[in-house]
Amino acid sequence: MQYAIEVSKLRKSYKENQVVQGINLQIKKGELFALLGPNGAGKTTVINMLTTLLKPDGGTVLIQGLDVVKNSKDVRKKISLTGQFAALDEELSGLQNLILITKLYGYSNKKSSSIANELIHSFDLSEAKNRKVANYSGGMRRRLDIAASIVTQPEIIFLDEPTTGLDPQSRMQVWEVVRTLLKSGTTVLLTTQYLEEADQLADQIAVIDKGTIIAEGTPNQLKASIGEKTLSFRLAKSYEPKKIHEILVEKHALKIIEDENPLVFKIPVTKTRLANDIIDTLLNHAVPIEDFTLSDPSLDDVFLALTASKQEETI
Ligand SMILES: Nc1ncnc2c1ncn2[C@@H]1O[C@H](COP(=O)(O)OP(=O)(O)OP(=O)(O)O)[C@@H](O)[C@H]1O
Repeated sequence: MQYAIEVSKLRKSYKENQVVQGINLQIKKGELFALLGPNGAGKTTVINMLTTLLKPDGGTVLIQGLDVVKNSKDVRKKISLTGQFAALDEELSGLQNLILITKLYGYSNKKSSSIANELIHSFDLSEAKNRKVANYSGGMRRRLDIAASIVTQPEIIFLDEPTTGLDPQSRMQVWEVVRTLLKSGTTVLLTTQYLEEADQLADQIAVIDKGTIIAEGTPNQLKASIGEKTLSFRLAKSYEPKKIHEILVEKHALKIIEDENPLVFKIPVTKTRLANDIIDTLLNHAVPIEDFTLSDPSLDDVFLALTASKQEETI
């Protein structure tokens, strides 16, 4: 099977700092693949190598079978990249920006205008189409930037942190735009620092940390390995943390995620029932619990859980 994107043993260093350390990725046609990782994990460096902007030190990248180093010109015809900062003319309206960009690709005035208007409509920007981009909200800008990157109908789109810095409502609008792209059969590689974003959009997720892939799978597989939810509980008064470890880790093989606050404990759980069982167990041992919550794991939780030992399903 030919993958849309196939990355093998990819490496990049800046002086002695190895920021991408031999990563492998296989991305199928038409799927959304999310590269999830914190600031400085190496996501942008990977994207820049995959989009021909940066030469790898080692390894290979094939975009629909074409090598990014040997066939960079042909690769560029198949892809588009939307970075963290929009490359739009602030003084022009949204519509004018799109028409200008479309014309740059050699389309006639009439065709450019029709492509631009169609994009404005499908990205829900009709009301603001004649307004200067300088007066757009962050979410509108990001949508316009994605629209600008697909005027040539690329087969593969790279979105580098498309929602970083956006409010939740604008983030959801960008998600809708991404879903529209997927419906048209486009392959999307998206980088994000938000677990929820990867969970919402991705068919496959790879978690990257310090230039290495530390976990990979579907959102469900990943959640099953890190816990569907995180149970957090706080102790009423200073209590010997060793005892909590004895009860939960030694007796019941659970993993605990340490918190800065020594009275707070977090545990990844695969089932809500497990959270109930844990609270019951602690109360049976007369552990003074002040409060507890069950929430979606944060990216920090994911990293800590991925590096901790595996827990049992039930206790
Ligand atoms: N041109 C460069 N010269 C030297 N070091 C660099 C350069 N570009 C990136 N780095 C370093 O490489 C590491 C990876 O950076 P990269 O931008 O790829 O991470 P990222 O996961 O995209 O993070 P962010 O979310 O902040 O964009 C960081 O430690 C960064 O400081």
